[in-house]
Amino acid sequence: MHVDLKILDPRLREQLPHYATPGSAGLDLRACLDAPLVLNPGETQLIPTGIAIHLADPGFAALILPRSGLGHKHGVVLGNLVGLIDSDYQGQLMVSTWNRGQEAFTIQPFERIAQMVIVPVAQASFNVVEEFPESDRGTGGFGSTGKH
Ligand SMILES: O=c1ccn([C@H]2C[C@H](O)[C@@H](COP(=O)(O)OP(=O)(O)OP(=O)(O)O)O2)c(=O)[nH]1
Ligand SMILES: [Mg+2]
Repeated sequence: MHVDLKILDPRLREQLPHYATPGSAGLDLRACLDAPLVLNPGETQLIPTGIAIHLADPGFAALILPRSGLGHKHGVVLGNLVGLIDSDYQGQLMVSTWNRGQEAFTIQPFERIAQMVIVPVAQASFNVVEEFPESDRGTGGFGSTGKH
């Protein structure tokens, strides 16, 4: 699919999001910073990416997810756990970075801090009913199928 993208900071021009391999699902997003930013343990900072996208089609959304290496090795994940980008959002993509680790982490300018996945979305219209047709699961949840 084609998505309109605005470069809000010219320094991003050479480093636009791209799929690193033919099979990649995620596009890495970079920290559009003027100087290194120290993220202390427990701290959350909203970091601009220097770009905006307009998906335009309500049948799609973008998810911002942590990068596995940063999250697992350094405890740098997202303050909102997952970022949801609406198809009609036209503002700068922002990444809430949260250092849930025990050590300070320095984010370098233009470092790849998160990844974005574009996903199909269904918008529901709700049909209010008194009863649902019976299903195998019924109302069982939260471990109702057992542990193993
Ligand atoms: O990690 C994120 C999450 C959201 N957004 C932008 C795109 C999204 O479309 C908009 C609103 O996000 P959301 O609906 O999750 O936040 P909200 O707190 O409900 O704000 P709003 O009242 O603007 O919907 O903020 C980002 O740039 N980064
Ligand atoms: Mg909202």
